Amino acid sequence: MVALSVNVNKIAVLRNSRGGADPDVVRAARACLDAGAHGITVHPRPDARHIRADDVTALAALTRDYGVELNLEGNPFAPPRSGYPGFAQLCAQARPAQATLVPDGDGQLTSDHGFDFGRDAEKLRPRIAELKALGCRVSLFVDAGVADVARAAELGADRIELYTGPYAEAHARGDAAAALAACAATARQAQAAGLGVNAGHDLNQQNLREFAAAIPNLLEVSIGHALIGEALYAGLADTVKAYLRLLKG
Ligand SMILES: CC(=O)[C@@H](O)[C@H](O)COP(=O)(O)O
Ligand SMILES: NCC(=O)COP(=O)(O)O
Repeated sequence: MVALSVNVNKIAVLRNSRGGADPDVVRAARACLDAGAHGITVHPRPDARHIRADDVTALAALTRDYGVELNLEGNPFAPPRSGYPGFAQLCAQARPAQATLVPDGDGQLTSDHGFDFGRDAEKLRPRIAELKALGCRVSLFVDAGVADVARAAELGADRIELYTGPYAEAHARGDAAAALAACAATARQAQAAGLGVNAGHDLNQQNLREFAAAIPNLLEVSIGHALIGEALYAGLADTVKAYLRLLKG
């Protein structure tokens, strides 16, 4: 079975919008794990817009208690700043099972591209070594069709994560075949080089099954934005009924 790692960034978005403690990121993560999710993913960003360093510490403790994986995502080149100690420092504190390196720039709305090995390879090599020395499995975020995906293995990475945003967009338009074929081809090239294959971004209940069926030996998907949104629809009716019961005379 493909592992499902639930990304709980969006719970922190909601919490931070009021500045308090609710909704509680750890409680939400626990609910995901109690429901059978295989792991938890977070992508703390340098501007601390959602997940903060203290969330990472708390989620590391939770996932350790449950005996499941924490997947920590981030840009290894983003400099530390107030409230963000830097990706390697976060990994040193939390010791996530998996560190997924993502080349996001500052102020990016969300992740929208993977590494370019022609440009980034030699910078990545020492960062990967540093994370491996901490005991983390290292995964690199890549676009489907990236040139020379085998380079990730030569740099010391264990896995790639396929950026599935373009596939999700194509699926929503009703013409996913080419995007899916590009993902499958990159997955095969990565596997031939000894890399494991993860995937994520904008996967949802409409596009997931077709994706998982087309990618050979897919190991893990990380899903957040759609899953948390869908959970609101799934839970709203019961929650409204609970409030109405409270208001009954
Ligand atoms: C790396 C990746 O694919 C992203 O989906 C990311 O984890 C989402 O980050 P935001 O929740 O900040 O959009
Ligand atoms: N790595 C992808 C991820 O963690 C979740 O992406 P999304 O489902 O929030 O788009």
